[in-house]
Amino acid sequence: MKPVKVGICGLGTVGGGTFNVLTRNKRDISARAGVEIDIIQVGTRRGNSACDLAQTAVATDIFEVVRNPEVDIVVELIGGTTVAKELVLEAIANGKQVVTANKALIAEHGNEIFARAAEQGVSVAFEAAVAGGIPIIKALREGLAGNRIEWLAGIINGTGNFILTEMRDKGRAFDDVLQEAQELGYAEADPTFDVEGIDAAHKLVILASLAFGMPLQFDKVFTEGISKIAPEDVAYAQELGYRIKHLGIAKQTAAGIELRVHPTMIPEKRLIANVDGVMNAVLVKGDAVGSTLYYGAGAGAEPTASAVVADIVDLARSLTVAFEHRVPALGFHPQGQNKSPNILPQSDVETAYYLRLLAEDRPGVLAQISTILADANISVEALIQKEPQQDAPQVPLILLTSRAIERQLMNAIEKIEALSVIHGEVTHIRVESLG
Ligand SMILES: NC(=O)c1ccc[n+]([C@@H]2O[C@H](COP(=O)([O-])OP(=O)(O)OC[C@H]3O[C@@H](n4cnc5c(N)ncnc54)[C@H](O)[C@@H]3O)[C@@H](O)[C@H]2O)c1
Ligand SMILES: N[C@@H](CCO)C(=O)O
Ligand code: NA
Repeated sequence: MKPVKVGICGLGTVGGGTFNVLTRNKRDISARAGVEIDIIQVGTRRGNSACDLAQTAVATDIFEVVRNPEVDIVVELIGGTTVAKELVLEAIANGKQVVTANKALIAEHGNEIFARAAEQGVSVAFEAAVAGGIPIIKALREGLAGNRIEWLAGIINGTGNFILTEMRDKGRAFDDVLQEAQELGYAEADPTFDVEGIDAAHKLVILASLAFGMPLQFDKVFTEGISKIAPEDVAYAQELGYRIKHLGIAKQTAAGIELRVHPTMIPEKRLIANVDGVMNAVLVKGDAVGSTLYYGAGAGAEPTASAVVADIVDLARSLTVAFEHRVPALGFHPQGQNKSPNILPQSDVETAYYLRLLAEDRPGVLAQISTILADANISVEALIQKEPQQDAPQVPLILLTSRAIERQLMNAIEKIEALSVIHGEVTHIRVESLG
């Protein structure tokens, strides 16, 4: 069989890692694919000090790679959703197979890209787009194909988890840790994508689509980042036996589908509560298999390259297979997808809550708060009352509530904030048992 020829577009963190892993492990990779895999061209405006390009043809215009008639597989590693979209669509139009690590592109334009690819009979693979090196796409699409997926919850942004871990363990400042994550190549080109949960939302819609068999629905995800997590909440969570993690959660309930990214308090005894640093983990609950957990590096050059190269091997193996017999991009064949799923607004979602408020230290205050919560059918499951702080007549009160519909909880918070004995805003963090 003649060699499969690969063209890489973009030679930054992931592009450089992919070039090096493919070059270093070429023998084993080709033996696994059953055909020799050669990088025949790299599209990049500049070199990468980690890569030896002496034997490789370099094009300064990445579009030369997608127009090269010799290239079988185009690997898009430039990022963004403008030029990357043009590049991928042109590659598809030219009959190339495509591999990408670009979750923004797949989450926002995947429906169109997969439709164009199907028309051309080519595959678009994206294992590296979610949870870096963890083979979570393959697990959902193939390994768990016998299940009805009930829910999944994941730490799916390495930069955010790295920041939260360093702040908690070493008391480091937010900006300082973010800068280190950027230097290590973990962060997105615009790091607000990491910090404000947009990157996690991109990944969550991809996972949800694979899990529940529906088109990608990026605009339906409720998204809250990590920038407002206060150090005292991290400490109180620990006192209550919990950890705060930034989770992406997708769940099918009788009421509809939940798609949400937000800081979440989870019991510290859960394995996922102990996933620290740049590591990612995804917990998937299937009706047949029960709970399964996938863990590994969520970002970085070679962990991400590991997933890119696995996709290249998959595509090389399937080049001789007719398109309709290949594993569908989103796990379900398009005709079997639920085209109009009921995605719940966040106000209809039910979870338990952690509340922190500053109350005057006098009798009857707790009774007033409990009455407001009880009127909304919400009970208090745990309570911590702190000693008054020096020179301050108020005391911090920390409550864990029963499960409640978010709209009702928010109404109750408004009433609590209006009490004359309560000072400032009530902090709320959603709590999940993940059991
Ligand atoms: N860094 C990670 O750990 C990681 C993990 C998973 C997925 N990703 C995704 O992989 C993709 C690449 O990320 P990265 O971290 O390697 O970014 P990067 O910024 O390190 O690399 C991108 C490279 O593409 C080049 N580039 C951009 N536009 C170009 C153009 N028009 N022509 C030629 N070159 C161009 C840039 O100069 C840069 O060298 C992104 O979609 C990102 O979301 C990154
Ligand atoms: N910026 C992303 C890269 C991996 O997708 C992260 O930190 O998780
Ligand atoms: Na992955």
